[in-house]
Amino acid sequence: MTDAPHAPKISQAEAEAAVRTLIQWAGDDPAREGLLETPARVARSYRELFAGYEVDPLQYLEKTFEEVGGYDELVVLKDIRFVSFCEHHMLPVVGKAHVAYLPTDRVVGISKLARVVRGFARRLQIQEKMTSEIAQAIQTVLKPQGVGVVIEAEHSCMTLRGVNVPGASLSTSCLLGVVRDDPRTREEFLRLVRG
Ligand SMILES: Nc1nc2c(ncn2[C@@H]2O[C@H](COP(=O)(O)OP(=O)(O)OP(=O)(O)O)[C@@H](O)[C@H]2O)c(=O)[nH]1
Ligand SMILES: [Zn+2]
Repeated sequence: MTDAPHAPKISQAEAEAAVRTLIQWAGDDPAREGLLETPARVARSYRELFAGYEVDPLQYLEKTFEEVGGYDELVVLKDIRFVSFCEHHMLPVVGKAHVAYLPTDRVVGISKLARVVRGFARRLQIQEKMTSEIAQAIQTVLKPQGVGVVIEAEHSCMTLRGVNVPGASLSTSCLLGVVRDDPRTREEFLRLVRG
């Protein structure tokens, strides 16, 4: 359901060799003491930072609670901090996601919304796609009346290098169902997100 690419298996040793090549290419000596363990560390840290390829974020949403006492207003989880990586430069994208949905007859544990964000973030991404993937995942599994996702993030590929504009932040949104179509719900969502 999520389109995590299934790359062929690469061994730890191959990943470390690639890092050694990059160190050498950058102009340093991978055999000097301070860099000896670096390839292994980089590989381990990439494993952690790209752990999103090992999960199907839709599965996080499968366990739901139906005793909601007739609750039929927006559920909004704000300020979900995440680190992702731009697929163009493999540089960090650091930001916050705000995720909301209007339940039909069941809700999901709120930590699962943050898990979904993390699952999609810890991959090579572009922000627009990640925004849409999070919204579609919630729509597909929970089938709520509507979904809203807003993401604000800094892309180090443009704040630390290239055009070099520190502090510039990209905002994206994906609104589905009544959050998009019903002016009152849409307004409520945007008001809650803007705090
Ligand atoms: N739309 C979008 N663009 C992104 C995202 N992350 C990075 N980019 C942009 O992707 C573009 C890649 O452009 P290229 O011209 O191929 O790369 P480049 O030569 O390194 O460009 P500069 O960054 O301008 O030096 C850049 O404009 C980045 O700012 C994202 O999440 N969404
Ligand atoms: Zn980039």
